[in-house]
Amino acid sequence: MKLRPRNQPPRVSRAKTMKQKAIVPIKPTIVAGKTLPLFSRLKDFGKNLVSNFPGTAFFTSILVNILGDYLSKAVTDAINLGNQNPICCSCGPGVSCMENPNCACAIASKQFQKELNVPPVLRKKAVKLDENQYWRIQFCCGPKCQCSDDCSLKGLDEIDKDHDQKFEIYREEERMGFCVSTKKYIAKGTPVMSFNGEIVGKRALKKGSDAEQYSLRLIDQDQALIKFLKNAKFLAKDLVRPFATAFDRVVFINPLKYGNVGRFLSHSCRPNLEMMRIFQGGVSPGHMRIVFIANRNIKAGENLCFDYGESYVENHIENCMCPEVCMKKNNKESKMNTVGAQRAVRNQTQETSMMGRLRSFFR
Ligand SMILES: C[S@@+](CC[C@H](N)C(=O)[O-])C[C@H]1O[C@@H](n2cnc3c(N)ncnc32)[C@H](O)[C@@H]1O
Repeated sequence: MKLRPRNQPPRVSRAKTMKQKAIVPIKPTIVAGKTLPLFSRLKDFGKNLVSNFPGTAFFTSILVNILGDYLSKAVTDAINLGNQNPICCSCGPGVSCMENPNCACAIASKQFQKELNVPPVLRKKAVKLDENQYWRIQFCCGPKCQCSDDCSLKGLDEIDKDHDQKFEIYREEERMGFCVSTKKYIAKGTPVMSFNGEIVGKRALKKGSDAEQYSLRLIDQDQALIKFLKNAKFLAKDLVRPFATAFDRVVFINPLKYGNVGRFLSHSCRPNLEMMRIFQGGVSPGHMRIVFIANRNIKAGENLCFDYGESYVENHIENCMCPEVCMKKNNKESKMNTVGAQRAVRNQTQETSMMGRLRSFFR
């Protein structure tokens, strides 16, 4: 994908004029992603006209998270400090970071593995999924790293590329809204896409607002991570306290105005994606990314979905329409479409019920 020259503003996905505010980039860089077409196939043809799309369909496409509103000073300080103290390797061509004992990224990743027991996320290797995938945090080489393109630690090198060739955004049912399907087969354990947006504080997500419904938790008082950073050998001593304070907060990613295809992922009671948080370019909140990983082999044409969490479903999805469970059941037995029944379905599908899901990833 061609990257936008730095002096050009990112493209807006559709012809909607919105009040633009200055984008504060989080280093290493901010680049615009490709604009994907939205296919609307509602029975009411008039609603398929772009001019009749809901406001939530329009956003500015970004490839990294940017700073948003209502962040505490602790979080913005940590992000600024992180920008001044990146962790990025200069291993050079032909070197695979994991085999280089002096590689800063490999040192960080190996410590995450040793101390938090999370295996490294490696290029073209399936991520080994765990019951609490959201809480498993790792470190990967980023686009700014000076290692070869096939460096083993470039485990996320595919997730921002060629979204127009990989995904389709479509709408077949108005209540469900736009969803994402994959155009290509995805093998189990593959990092599929990231969830990009503005990094915001809780107060940016007013109760009942669209922002509340679309934003995901990036930081959630991550005690294990804080403990790890306090002992991390690769982190300068004067950064430990500000980073630990920031990770003790709750911070969200709001994809409404600035985001990527991840914002259209739908909820499913039998999801095919899991969330994991991965650092790139440093270990401040600004370097942390939410990444979706395939929890099974996914065929071309399948809907991509994750479990929004019980409280989100109870508060915002009156009738779950996930094609994987509820729509199928619905065809057989209309009663299955109640919240109580959905909970029963979730309880039945033990293989997909995870401790991490008892909580909501949204607000
Ligand atoms: C984060 S948004 C997902 C993108 C949204 N579909 C759109 O068009 O912008 C979450 C909203 O999508 C809809 N949605 C997602 N999954 C659903 C499901 N399984 N059943 C019913 N509605 C769903 C609900 O309206 C929910 O509040």
